[in-house]
Amino acid sequence: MKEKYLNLNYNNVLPFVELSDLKLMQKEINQARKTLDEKTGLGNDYIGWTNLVDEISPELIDDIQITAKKIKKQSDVLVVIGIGGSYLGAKAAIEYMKPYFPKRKSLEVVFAGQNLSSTYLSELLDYLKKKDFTVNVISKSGTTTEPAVAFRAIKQLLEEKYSYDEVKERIIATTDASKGALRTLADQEGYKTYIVPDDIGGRFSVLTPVGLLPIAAAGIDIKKMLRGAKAAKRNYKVKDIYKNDVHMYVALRNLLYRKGFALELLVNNEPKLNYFSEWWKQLFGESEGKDLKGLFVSSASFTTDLHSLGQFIQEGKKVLFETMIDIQEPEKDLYIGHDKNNLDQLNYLENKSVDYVNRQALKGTMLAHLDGQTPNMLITIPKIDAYSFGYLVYFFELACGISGYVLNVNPFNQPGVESYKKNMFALLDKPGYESLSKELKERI
Ligand SMILES: O=P(O)(O)OC[C@H]1O[C@H](O)[C@H](O)[C@@H](O)[C@@H]1O
Repeated sequence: MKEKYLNLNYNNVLPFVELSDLKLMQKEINQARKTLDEKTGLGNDYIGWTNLVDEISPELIDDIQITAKKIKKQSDVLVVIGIGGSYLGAKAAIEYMKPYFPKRKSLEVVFAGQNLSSTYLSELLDYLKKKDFTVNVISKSGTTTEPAVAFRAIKQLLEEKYSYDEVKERIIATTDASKGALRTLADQEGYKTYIVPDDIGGRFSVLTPVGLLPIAAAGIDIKKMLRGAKAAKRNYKVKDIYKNDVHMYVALRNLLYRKGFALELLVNNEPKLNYFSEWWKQLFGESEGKDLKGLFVSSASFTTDLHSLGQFIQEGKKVLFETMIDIQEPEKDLYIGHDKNNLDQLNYLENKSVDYVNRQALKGTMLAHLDGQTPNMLITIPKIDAYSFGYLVYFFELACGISGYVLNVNPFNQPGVESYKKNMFALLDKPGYESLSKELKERI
């Protein structure tokens, strides 16, 4: 049999679930998968991501690569403005693939509009003053406050630094085909634009121009990334949970949830995956956390967090399970040397590689957590590259769509996000919010 590209090991979950439960779960998965494939479920007008990898046009990819080249030619820095799904995918991919300590010859990609920190924005503006930069402003709705505030400030800086015509060459907008303030502005000013497809929600949009342009500009092979996603799409068609790791993952996380493990921790032992975890948190958090249901999703990076959260995972309240991602082959490795005095008592590690130590730490941790009654499963992928990123993205997107239907929620909306926005607008005296503004101000 052909070796699997991604492997899911769930031995450390089996003591917590019954085989009969898994059998029943198979039926639910079949139903949920059918609902997703046939586009008959809640939110079915947001399922464009399932076919995107087969449908994306070569012309669009070429166009993105040409724009990426142009950005690199004209700038030292690309400022990517966006929040949530218009931020996390690109950030995750770039952190996943860029060196920890990059040699600063290549284009630097920085982010803005992903928070409302006045200090962050001020320091960024200061930094950009001395740089040649291009801006990719990304907002599907075109109306989100955080990126709009950042864009206004950064656009002003562009206008101070460059001529009218040059400013136009330095702004690229990624937004809806026809709606929203950003679309109006882009059309009026004549910016280059990319479209966020109507049927793809923000958190499922990393493989659209939302993610592809910044990722390509960072020097990452987007074609390879799409090939990875395409392979995942191909590999997870069968229904049988024992032959389909996406289905088994969905089955296990839902069974654990029903048994009271209400929190899923995505764990890595390679910090390059930290922002992948942030992307994953939005994916599952916004998709499942509604109607008073859903796993709370969080993340950890080992061994770092074994020295902080590790105590809770081992001996704290039994509310969580772990989904760990392990990379078989590190990008780089090194051997521990000999010290003739051995005062640090590390000579027993002589000639062992640091990655070997990391791997033994993970294996030991999994068993310790199992003994501490914390279920854990392990996803293994061969290595860090554009292909595995695309593969993981599709793996989890598919899992998320199916899992949302198993949970019986609409996995493709996020109505709860509006509540904070309404209150913020009211407190900021946005026209139209007068009565809520009065009410809230009395409560504060
Ligand atoms: O791309 P935008 O329309 O600006 O949206 C950015 C983000 O903000 C919203 O409030 C949603 O909760 C997210 O799902 C979305 O990804």
